[in-house]
Amino acid sequence: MTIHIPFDNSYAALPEGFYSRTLPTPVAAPSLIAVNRELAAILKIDLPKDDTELARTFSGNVVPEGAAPLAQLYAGHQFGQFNPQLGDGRAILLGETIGQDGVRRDIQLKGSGPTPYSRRGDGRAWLGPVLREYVVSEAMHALGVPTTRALAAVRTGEDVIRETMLPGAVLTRVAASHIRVGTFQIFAARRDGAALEQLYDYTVQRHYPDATDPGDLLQKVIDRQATLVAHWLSLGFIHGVMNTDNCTLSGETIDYGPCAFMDAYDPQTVFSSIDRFGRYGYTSQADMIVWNMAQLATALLPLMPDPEAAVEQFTEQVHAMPALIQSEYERRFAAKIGISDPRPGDKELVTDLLTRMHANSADFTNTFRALSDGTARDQFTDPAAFDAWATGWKSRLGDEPDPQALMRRTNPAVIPRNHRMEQMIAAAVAGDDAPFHRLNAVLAHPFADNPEAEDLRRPPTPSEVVPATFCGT
Ligand SMILES: Nc1ncnc2c1ncn2[C@@H]1O[C@H](COP(=O)(O)OP(=O)(O)OP(=O)(O)O)[C@@H](O)[C@H]1O
Repeated sequence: MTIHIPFDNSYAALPEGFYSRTLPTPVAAPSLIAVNRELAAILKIDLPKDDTELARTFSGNVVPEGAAPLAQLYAGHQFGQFNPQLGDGRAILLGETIGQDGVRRDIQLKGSGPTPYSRRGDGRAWLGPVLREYVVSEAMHALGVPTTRALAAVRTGEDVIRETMLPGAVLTRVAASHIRVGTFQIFAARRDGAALEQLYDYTVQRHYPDATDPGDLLQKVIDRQATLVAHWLSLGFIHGVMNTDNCTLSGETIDYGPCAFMDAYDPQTVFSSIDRFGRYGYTSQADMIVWNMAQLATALLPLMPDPEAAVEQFTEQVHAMPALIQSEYERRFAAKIGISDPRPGDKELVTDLLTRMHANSADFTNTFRALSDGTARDQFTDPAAFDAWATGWKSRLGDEPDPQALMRRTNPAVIPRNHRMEQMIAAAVAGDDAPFHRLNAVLAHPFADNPEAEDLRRPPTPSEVVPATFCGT
């Protein structure tokens, strides 16, 4: 019995120039690690109980009826360098479904074998990044951040060669779409106006049906990306590889390769081992998303009736983005300290707290969470530094209706801490998936007090600190 997925494919109806039809390459011995039944229900997929069947489908060994497997074409700026052709080198879009909520979503296998865009890669993924993406993308969803999601993870029963031999795995990723800034860039770079027009029409229809013209589409994407990055900042999230091929038109977070949440607050934090110049560090993310939107603007320009004249308008739109991010950042951080309706002076209150947190190596997540239970001073090496700040803060909160409730739904108790992710991956490589399942279960309720998960709230001890996150694809 094969799994029935109610496909309703639209990308495959675009001309072949947008993708290559490619089948997944079967693997030796697929075994199921996890399947996300809640998400499957949203997608209207009726999952069998049988793990063997699930593993066969979500490894790519069996292609479900109605799928139209393809690898998507795109380009992208990687660390500032334009690569004129990338494309899914190890991912295959099976197709789309229209979910219970009426939303169209992609179902994609990642690590399912080579495609025409694999270049020198093997088309595969190893277990570590698959589990990392599964846990962090689902945690982000539970935190309320727009993101791609994880439907399944499967061991392939084959090793992949990285620096050493590592167990292979396939992730089934679900996304509002996989249209990236780089998808527009490839056709703009090729001066293929017809393809650009088709992609524009497709994107508008799929994501922004009320967009009136390319400038309006640009603005809508800018708005979503500004909100998204401010949301990341408010959670101490560092994406780590904000290349234009990892920047979606839908406004969802995509690609959890070298991402991490920071522990002690330090605005200069950079995690990714491949980010040697700190291009995508915590604070730089606000600049980098503007840079990415400038690349989108450039790619959309040829669609304007008078591109020369549109340069000025698009430039203004991009230049206005930092203020959008800033105001969203201020709103989110005000909420983190219990302020629902920010007014002049609140910004300085937040900055003052952050400065003191930095000086005291206070844990980002735990300090904000502790504001609502009265223990925040314990997070500071010099608790008097907190007390000095708290006097002004408490008097400001006098005007707020219910600051405790606001803080408790804004400041998570638990996040996927990097050292826990590394421990979880090491356990899974050794054959123990219990830490993976436990992280998923706890992170599904990040704003709840969960006495049984206290250990997952603790920052790393010095020996547990993970200084760099290896992309280690
Ligand atoms: N093992 C591999 N084999 C073939 N291509 C690869 C491999 N690893 C990465 N690539 C390709 O290199 C490019 C950049 O990789 P990156 O790590 O940003 O993407 P990814 O994690 O594979 O995919 P996505 O951006 O869809 O999450 C992508 O085009 C990707 O398909």
